[in-house]
Amino acid sequence: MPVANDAPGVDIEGTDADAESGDLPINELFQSLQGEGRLAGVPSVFVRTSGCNLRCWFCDSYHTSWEPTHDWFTVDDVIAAIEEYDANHVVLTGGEPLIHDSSEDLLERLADRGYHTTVETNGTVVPDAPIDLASVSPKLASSTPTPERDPDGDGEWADRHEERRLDVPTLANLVETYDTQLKFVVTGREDMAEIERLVEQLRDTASTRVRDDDVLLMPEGQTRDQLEATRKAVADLALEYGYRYTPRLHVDLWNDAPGT
Ligand SMILES: C[S@@+](CC[C@H](N)C(=O)[O-])C[C@H]1O[C@@H](n2cnc3c(N)ncnc32)[C@H](O)[C@@H]1O
Ligand SMILES: Nc1nc2[nH]cc(C(=O)O)c2c(=O)[nH]1
Ligand code: SF4
Ligand SMILES: [Mg+2]
Repeated sequence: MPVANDAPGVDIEGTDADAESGDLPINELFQSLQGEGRLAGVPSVFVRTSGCNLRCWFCDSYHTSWEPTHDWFTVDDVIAAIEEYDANHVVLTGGEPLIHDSSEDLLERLADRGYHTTVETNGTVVPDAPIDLASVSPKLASSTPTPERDPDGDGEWADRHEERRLDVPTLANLVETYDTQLKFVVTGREDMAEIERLVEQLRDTASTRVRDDDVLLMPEGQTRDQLEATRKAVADLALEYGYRYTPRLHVDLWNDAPGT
């Protein structure tokens, strides 16, 4: 279900404009196959909130981060829209879904109804809510929107993005609280040193184990053509480092069209 654009009141900074109303800014809600990660191929309903606290230059959901658009839904409306589909799996994504307090309410109510929930998150926020799979995608230095890579300006977001993108105690808290996969967007071999360092820091900090199988390398690419150019090198890196590779099935199948 594509939802209305240019609705008023978007909170691009990701503070709690929605906290009082309890509503959620929804960019799109649709059924597809989970395209990424451990559950790739599983039919799922996707709930995409709008607004993000980061600005990755490569963001494949531009209209939830750089130029957010959405319609306001009550949590009841979101549940009703999900129930229209015959699915057991719900993926809450964005934007950054965990900047919205009402995402916690939604996750509680989905758990009460027996849904399996995956949350796609950048790993900067720890919620107080049940989640079956925390699909955490920590943002590497290569994601920073430098002036040369800014899709929307001259690097105005670079410092804020850089300050916020990684916080090891927050990541460790997520890993300890939830069944977690760490899904890194890989732009090239240059990213591997930072991934190795971060995994090591997490192993030193978190009280639960981080297995190599929980670390997934995902090729950067918003289109089929871009992925064609990156995926082989990233698959080779996964083999070399002993981590897992994840495809982006929805890009291969549908070129990441809206609603897929
Ligand atoms: C749009 S984000 C929304 C959730 C959350 N903000 C995050 O970044 O994890 C959903 C997933 O797409 C990934 N992603 C975004 N742009 C991408 C790109 N150009 N290539 C590969 N993965 C990308 C993110 O890293 C994340 O795993
Ligand atoms: N099919 C499909 N799978 C996905 N897995 C994570 C997605 C996301 O944007 O978070 C996504 C998406 O947008 N589409
Ligand atoms: S954190 Fe996620 S939604 Fe936000 S800009 Fe990066 S990829 Fe896009
Ligand atoms: Mg996506």
